Amino acid sequence: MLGQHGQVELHVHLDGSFRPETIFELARSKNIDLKVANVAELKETLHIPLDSVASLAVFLDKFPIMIAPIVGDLKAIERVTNEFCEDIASQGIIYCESRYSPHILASNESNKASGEQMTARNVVIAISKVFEEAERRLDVKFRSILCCMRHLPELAEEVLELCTEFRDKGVCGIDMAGHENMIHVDPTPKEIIDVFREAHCRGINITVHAGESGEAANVAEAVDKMHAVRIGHGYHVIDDDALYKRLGTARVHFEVCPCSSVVTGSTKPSRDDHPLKRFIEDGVDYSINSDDPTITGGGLSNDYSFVMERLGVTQQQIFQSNLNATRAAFLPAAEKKALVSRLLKEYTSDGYQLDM
Ligand SMILES: O=c1[nH]cnc2c1ncn2[C@@H]1O[C@H](CO)[C@@H](O)[C@H]1O
Repeated sequence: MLGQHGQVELHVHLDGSFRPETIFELARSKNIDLKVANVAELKETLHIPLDSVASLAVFLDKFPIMIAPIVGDLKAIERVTNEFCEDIASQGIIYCESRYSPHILASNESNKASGEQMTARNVVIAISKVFEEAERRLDVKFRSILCCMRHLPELAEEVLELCTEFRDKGVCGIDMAGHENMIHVDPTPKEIIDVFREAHCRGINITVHAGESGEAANVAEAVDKMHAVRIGHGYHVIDDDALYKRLGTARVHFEVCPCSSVVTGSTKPSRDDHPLKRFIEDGVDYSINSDDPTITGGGLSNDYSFVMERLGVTQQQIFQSNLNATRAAFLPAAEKKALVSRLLKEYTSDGYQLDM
């Protein structure tokens, strides 16, 4: 039923979506030792099942394995981006904002040794081109959000410049990702706060990872100091009643990633007070997203099944989350309106009453 209707994905990391088969094949061709004998073992290494809750640190430790055969190799980056587009289209997603750190995908020690030119800018150009072609071929709108990494403040300014240069060429916003509770980057480095202030002045769309494994105060910082209009995860906002009420009223949008929220140990799997349930009940603006499908073991449909089966979320609420996502999309008003109309038409033809 859900698969027959258009869906929207606002929070999915490109480098958390690579196919294990491709990671394995590329690693083998480059003699990179991933310490696994076959694809099945690699999948097992990367996947964190819902019933074996880990932590954000364990979750983030999967990334060096996933990106090892890809970084610094434009052809590999183009290939995994193409495959990503196909996987998104095959799920019935009609609009997708994918995020990545151009610096992380560009950096490669062996690359430096060979003297080959590989820059964050080249990564953005390559990925934007694949997205543009895929948009025509697959009839799915793709946009990029460029991530600053919380532990790499020295790179934030260049991320801002890339967001500015490519704002009408496929890049729709800026984000800060990474671990929230690292002693040496707590609180958020001043350089990054300054970059987000400047991004706001330049009219760049802002989302920030906050309140995932970290506290409600991080969500307040993201909104009040970094001008975020959307929050990646944000679960711990519910620990501060006054803040929760204020951000609910201000229509800050929470990009909830249900399966990821559990496997990172940020929320409990089957409680009635899962933040998503609270957001729905309290009329807070939310969407449902997949975050890192290679680790959680599936895309959006996986998250939809999880919230319906384990949290009691209804199909109507899932449709509502897609409408909310479209309204919160980092798109010009006219493009947004067209997407909203398309989804509304599809959903209401089945008799669903949705809030606008
Ligand atoms: O759930 C998450 N919380 C915080 N950071 C994340 C999460 N998933 C991925 N990344 C980080 O974002 C980078 C750019 O895509 C990834 O390389 C990973 O380090």
